[in-house]
Parts: sequence; C-alpha cells; structure tokens
Amino acid sequence: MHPGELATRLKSGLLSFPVTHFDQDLAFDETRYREHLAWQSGFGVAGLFAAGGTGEGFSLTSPEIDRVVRAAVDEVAGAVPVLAPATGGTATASAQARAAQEAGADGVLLLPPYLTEAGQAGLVEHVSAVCAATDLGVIVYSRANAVFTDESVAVLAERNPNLIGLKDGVGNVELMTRIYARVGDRLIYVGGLPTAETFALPLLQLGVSTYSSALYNFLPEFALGFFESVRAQDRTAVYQKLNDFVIPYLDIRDRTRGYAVSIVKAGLNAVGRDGGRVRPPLSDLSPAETDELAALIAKVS
Ligand SMILES: O=C([O-])C(=O)C[C@H](O)[C@@H](O)C(=O)[O-]
Repeated sequence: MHPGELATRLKSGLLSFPVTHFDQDLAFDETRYREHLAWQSGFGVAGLFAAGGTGEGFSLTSPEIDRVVRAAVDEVAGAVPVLAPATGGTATASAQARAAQEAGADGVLLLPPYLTEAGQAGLVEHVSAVCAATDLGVIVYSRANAVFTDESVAVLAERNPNLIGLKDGVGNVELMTRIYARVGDRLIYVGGLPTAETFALPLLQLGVSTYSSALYNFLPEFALGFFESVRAQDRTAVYQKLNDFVIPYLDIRDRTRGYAVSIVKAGLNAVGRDGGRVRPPLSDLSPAETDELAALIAKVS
C-alpha cells in the first residue's frame, strides 16, 4: 500500500492494537491469536497494529515478530491495513522494517529503542535509517526514551517521504501544539498514551485525529462507541463513558507498572475469550483484581 493511502486509511477510524497470545509455556500461540483477530475483524477498525505495545512487541524476538506479523497479514486478508513493529537499536529496527515489507505488511510502527537515553540528533538518525530500510509508510512512536521535539519532527518529515505519522505517547499539550503548528497535516497524529480513550477528546483539538485502543481488544463495541462520541465531540457522552468505565478501569490499571498491558489480557479473560498471561517483565493481575475488572466490564456490556 502506498504510504499516502495508508495515512488516509488510518486516520479515517479507530486503530486496533491486538494482544499477542501465549500458551502455558509463554510461547506464541498462533491459533488463539488468529481466532482473536478473526473475532475482532467483525467490527470496523481502520488499521491493525500487530505486536505493538499492547501486543508485547518488546517481549518478542525478531523471528517471533515475523511470525506474528505474517499471521496477522494472512488472517485479515487485506480487509484492514496491517502495521508491523520495529523495535530496539537501529540495526535491529531496520531489519524488522525490511522483514515487515517482505511479510506483506502495509506499514511500520517504530517503537522507542530499549534502555538508552539519546539526544535529538541521534534519534533523528535512528528514525531516518529505519525509514530508509523500507518503502512502507512508517509511524514513529514518541514516548519513553524517544520523545521528539517539534524541530525533530519537522526535520524527519522533510527528510523521509515515507514517514506518515507520529504516535503520541507523551500527552504534553505544549509539545503537541508546537508539533501540529509546525508540521500540520504533512503527518497523521495517533493518540498512543496508555488507555488512549482517556485523552482522546482533548487531543482531537490538538490535531490528533485518531488513537490506538487497547480496550478494543475486549470491549470492541464500547471502544467504537467511545470513538464515535469523540469524533462527534459529544462531551456529555464522552464523560459519561469515562465515568462509567474508563476512570474506574484506570484505578485498577494504576496499581502496578505495566498493568496497562496486563489488564487487557485480564479483560479478555473476564469476557471469556482467553487472553492468557503476559510475559515478564510484565506481571498478571491478581485473581481478585481480575474479578474486580470483570464486575466493572459487566456494567457496560
Ligand atoms: O503500542 C501500543 O500498543 C500502545 O501503547 C497503544 C495502546 O493501545 C494505548 O494507546 C492504549 O492502552 O490504549
């Protein structure tokens, strides 16, 4: 898919970030993963990001990422654009971007490198190297040890024609305002803070027209309804849904670092869809927390 077409498709609707299923030995369970994607594709989303943050891409080896991406490409069969992750240092991320293209993915989500801090000049070189490794459209995730200034985003957009978007995992109003003021609609902007619904309405005003929904994994209809309320700028409906579900959900999520991902698998377990367990370094919700989550889900489903 041409990067421009990918950008247009992605900004038209909600974005899905499926979990990656593991078996009892924490090996990739392709059968359950495919079943999940088949169920999820019955609802309308604009793009599927395989092995993203919610998909524990950071806990997968490159061969595993390749398997997950190929399974996703095969399972959704062109109905929805599939984006593959690129992770880690520049050489690994560039190799994964090449592999994504070979696997038939439609685009790449470039996640922050692990461990090290880096200055803006180095981050710009990192992103540019990954963009140069593929013809696919690339979205760069600004978060953690790779937060991009407005100047860097402008340089990246100028240097890399296939850079199509910025995913914001920072939520800094001044920074996002500066970026949109400087780069405007040359890029698409994807809300990517943990439990992105929380920020969706205010970020829309800052040019962030869509977001990645982890909730979509286990409450697809609720997630799509939330998105519609945001797009309609229906403040009453958005705050109703925040109060009914999202804010009490955040109260459980915030008990342990990393629960933003673990709670999604717990949500799947709670709705009877067997999300299974997370890999270390994440940890699973306790049985009592899972029960609490199940009671909360029951109120909105
Ligand atoms: O790459 C990822 O999966 C994210 O971190 C995005 C999540 O979907 C996040 O936006 C969320 O938790 O809603």
